[in-house]
Amino acid sequence: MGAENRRFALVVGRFYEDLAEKLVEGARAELEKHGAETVDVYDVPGAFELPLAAKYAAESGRYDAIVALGAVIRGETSHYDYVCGECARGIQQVQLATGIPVGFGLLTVDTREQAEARVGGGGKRDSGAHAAEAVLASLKVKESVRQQRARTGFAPI
Ligand SMILES: Nc1c(NC[C@H](O)[C@H](O)[C@H](O)CO)[nH]c(=O)[nH]c1=O
Ligand SMILES: CC(=O)[C@@H](O)COP(=O)(O)O
Repeated sequence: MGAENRRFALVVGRFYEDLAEKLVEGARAELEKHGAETVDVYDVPGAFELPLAAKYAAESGRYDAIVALGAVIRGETSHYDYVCGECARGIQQVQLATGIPVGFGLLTVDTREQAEARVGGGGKRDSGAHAAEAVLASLKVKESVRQQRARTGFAPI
């Protein structure tokens, strides 16, 4: 699905600024490749704040989809588990509650090297781009269901 005439918000946890920026680059490139009209960026301190930022953007009525981006690197304590878990849970809650797709572009890794390998640039993965791809796919499903309902009055099971 193209993203023509579509508006997107990137909500970005800036705890690791260099990693965050690479994730933003990957997500933005993917959305613009598909013709996105708007890609707005909203920064928060870390992953724990991403769900609330996504909620603000989703409820604004301005965006067709949102991509949440950030990186959590495990430390010595259980803090990692809470940050990652609450971020994932919160993001899922926002998209299910609002019907606005929210891509999960959060790196949850044990080492910086693992993170570096997942931010594009020829590494293992471009998690920012993948999260953007995911919301485009969700928007395609949403549009298909809408069209089916318009044609038949019923959405496919
Ligand atoms: N350790 C990491 C954090 N921790 C900060 C929290 O996300 C949050 O901003 C703080 O607890 C204040 O509410 N955040 C990351 O994004 N990545 C980390 O590795
Ligand atoms: C993932 C984190 O919150 C982490 O940076 C915290 O480090 P630590 O568990 O060593 O306090």
